[in-house]
Amino acid sequence: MERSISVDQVSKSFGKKKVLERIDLQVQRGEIHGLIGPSGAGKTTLVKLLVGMDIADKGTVHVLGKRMPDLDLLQSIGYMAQADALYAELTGLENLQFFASLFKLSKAQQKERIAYTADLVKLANELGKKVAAYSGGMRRRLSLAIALIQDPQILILDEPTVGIDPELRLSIWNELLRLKREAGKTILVTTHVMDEAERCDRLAMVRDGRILTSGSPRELMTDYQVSGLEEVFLKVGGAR
Ligand SMILES: Nc1ncnc2c1ncn2[C@@H]1O[C@H](COP(=O)(O)OP(=O)(O)OP(=O)(O)O)[C@@H](O)[C@H]1O
Repeated sequence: MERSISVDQVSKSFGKKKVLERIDLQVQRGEIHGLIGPSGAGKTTLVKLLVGMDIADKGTVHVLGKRMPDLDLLQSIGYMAQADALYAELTGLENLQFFASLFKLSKAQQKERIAYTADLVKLANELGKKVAAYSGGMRRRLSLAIALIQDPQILILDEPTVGIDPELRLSIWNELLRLKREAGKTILVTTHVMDEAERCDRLAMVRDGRILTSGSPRELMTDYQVSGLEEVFLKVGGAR
């Protein structure tokens, strides 16, 4: 199977603190891969290396066969950060227009992608409002729309559903599954939530900068002889 993301023996420290230690991670094209782990485990640090926002001290990160960081890959990677990077004084529509203009899209494609992504996150009727007046959940939804704006091959989503109500969370997950199934997108998602982890094709459980275990949810539950992912996590030492 074709690899979309390959992380090989990656380590990263901030000052004296080792945040990632000899991480190996492979994500195949067209799968949803979850990174699950407690706060401070190193998930966001790893995600930043994947999108080229930071550089590993040791080891290599390849995305679509290219060594990161690589500016040419920005078109191919949709990134939703944990902290929303939005222009609060602009409207939702103006934010989408601005981000759409950064990519190689014709005016007609920009319009079509803005309409599609706004509809997807159920913000079509709120686009005229300034982002300053958006709720936390609305900002997350707008950030997700922006991550999708250029129709990237790979989506990297750092806790995309935090602050989003259960109904919309479900509809976003259904759409992620559809994007995988129908458009063959590769999706890497970080989460704290076990029921989201269950929807992933493969999972890596992270703690203290190391991958404790990885596999499909079914493989993990079989290997550890338990009936839920939470128990796998507890068994491998994920509990604090
Ligand atoms: N720029 C930085 N400078 C110093 N320390 C940092 C920096 N970025 C992250 N860290 C530290 O690295 C560790 C891992 O942080 P990271 O944000 O990757 O964890 P996380 O698993 O994403 O947690 P959360 O789920 O809360 O987002 C933490 O101890 C954090 O304080």
